[in-house]
Amino acid sequence: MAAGGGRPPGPDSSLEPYVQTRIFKIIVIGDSNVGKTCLTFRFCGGTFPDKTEATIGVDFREKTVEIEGERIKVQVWDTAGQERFRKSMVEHYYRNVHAVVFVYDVTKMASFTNLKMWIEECNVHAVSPLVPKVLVGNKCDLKDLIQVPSGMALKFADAHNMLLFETSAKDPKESQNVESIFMCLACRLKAQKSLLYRDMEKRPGRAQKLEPSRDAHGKSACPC
Ligand SMILES: Nc1nc2c(ncn2[C@@H]2O[C@H](COP(=O)(O)OP(=O)(O)OP(=O)(O)O)[C@@H](O)[C@H]2O)c(=O)[nH]1
Repeated sequence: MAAGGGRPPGPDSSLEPYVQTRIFKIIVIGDSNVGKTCLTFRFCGGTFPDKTEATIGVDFREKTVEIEGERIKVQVWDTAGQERFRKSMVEHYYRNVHAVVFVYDVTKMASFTNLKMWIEECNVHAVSPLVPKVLVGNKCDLKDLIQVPSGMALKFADAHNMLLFETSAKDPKESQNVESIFMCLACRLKAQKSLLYRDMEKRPGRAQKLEPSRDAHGKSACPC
């Protein structure tokens, strides 16, 4: 599931331990303007960009994290929400993907109802049910403008076997919550991989589906 990576040994590699870093590819999907770019900036750089432009094709950001002593590179693919900027890239988004983040804007009902379409696209590209998926309602700082009630989002998340995170890329107080989205996925991928190995040892050729734990805000739902 996870691609290998790391630095090839240099001339004096005998002096340094060669550490392999696993790479987890996580794609961020959803309507244009829901805040995909801002969420990835918040996670990878710890900031909220002053100004963003519509993503064309895809932008890559990454962050190396440590989970239970293992260094893991979380490679975030910030995809384009506008059809005209994404159509030539869609195949690449889904190829060898390890996890999917579906984003809607809590102040825009259309971005929530369109989630069905994004999930359908994901299915069309044969993304395995083993690939963890989470739902993110962004722009929660705009409290007076909220159109998508938490209960409705939670029901949808439950029906699609996903955790729900309601957050804001803009509000610095929410940065921990944004971090949790990606860290939770990275933890699950790490755990899933070792479970898969264990299962394969018992029954070669068969994989076991992991059921995610449920939590309205995903805060304590990580397996780590
Ligand atoms: N209030 C508020 N505004 C946000 C938040 N996140 C993003 N925005 C604003 O929403 C607009 C769109 O943000 P982007 O991150 O560029 O949206 P996107 O989903 O990447 O859009 P595409 O690249 O077209 O797919 C920008 O004006 C951001 O400043 C948030 O949490 N709160």
